[in-house]
Amino acid sequence: MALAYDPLFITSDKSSTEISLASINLTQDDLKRIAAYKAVEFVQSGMVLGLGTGSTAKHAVDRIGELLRQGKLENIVGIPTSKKTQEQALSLGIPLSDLDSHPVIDLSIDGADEVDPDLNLVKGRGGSLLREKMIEGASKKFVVIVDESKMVKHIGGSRLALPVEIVPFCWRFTAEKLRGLLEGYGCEANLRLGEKGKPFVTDNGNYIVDLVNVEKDMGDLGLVSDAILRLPGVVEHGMFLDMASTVIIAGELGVKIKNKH
Ligand SMILES: O=C[C@H](O)[C@H](O)[C@H](O)COP(=O)(O)O
Repeated sequence: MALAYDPLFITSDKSSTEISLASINLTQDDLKRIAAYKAVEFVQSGMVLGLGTGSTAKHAVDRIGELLRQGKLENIVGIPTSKKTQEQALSLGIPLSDLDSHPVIDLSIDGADEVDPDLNLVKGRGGSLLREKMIEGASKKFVVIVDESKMVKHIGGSRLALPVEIVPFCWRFTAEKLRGLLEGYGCEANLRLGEKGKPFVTDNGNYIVDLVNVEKDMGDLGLVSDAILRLPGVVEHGMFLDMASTVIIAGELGVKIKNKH
């Protein structure tokens, strides 16, 4: 769908931008596209790019493909964070590589499920958290793109569904350990299901346990992160602490760009 509003007209590079969009009828997908197009303004020819996964990141990958096709970008190398993004990028003719060949990435662009005021994130509702964390953790700059519905006071608050990637071996054992670890927060640990009620399987052949119904904020997120990662059977979790350089937030009333202090 063509936008009545062209996101490329948002050109401010200040830390906070207020542009009134109130008179324009925007869908949530329009907002995701606006944030994504703004992020792609950071992309320069010759860069190694981390390509995110999800409905918001998809717009950024599309835009990069479009700029390459138009000859406005050259010599880009993309490092996809999932098989799905890999397929999308290949279909757009974006040259691809991996972390083995490119251990340092210039810029990654990706969506998020929750963003707190300190730019800590929850990611992984699409199941791609492990590759995302590896690739975005290897990036000099990590730009997060969200619509305003993703902004929360505390990640791990009452809206939490924190995904944790675990090995399939004795997954009930690991899920129960996770539930026990966060019991004080009223936490349930639910195996994520995919098609036909079978366990959802990640690109890495693992399962996902969603930690849900946490009733209050989890306090020191670093401590919670360490405790989860110490459990045998856990591969990675979806808290991305202190990783984002910039968050671009598209909302009904405008676009805000928040930079890490
Ligand atoms: O595993 C999925 C990723 O972490 C996504 O970036 C995240 O879930 C946000 O996805 P969306 O842009 O579709 O809301």
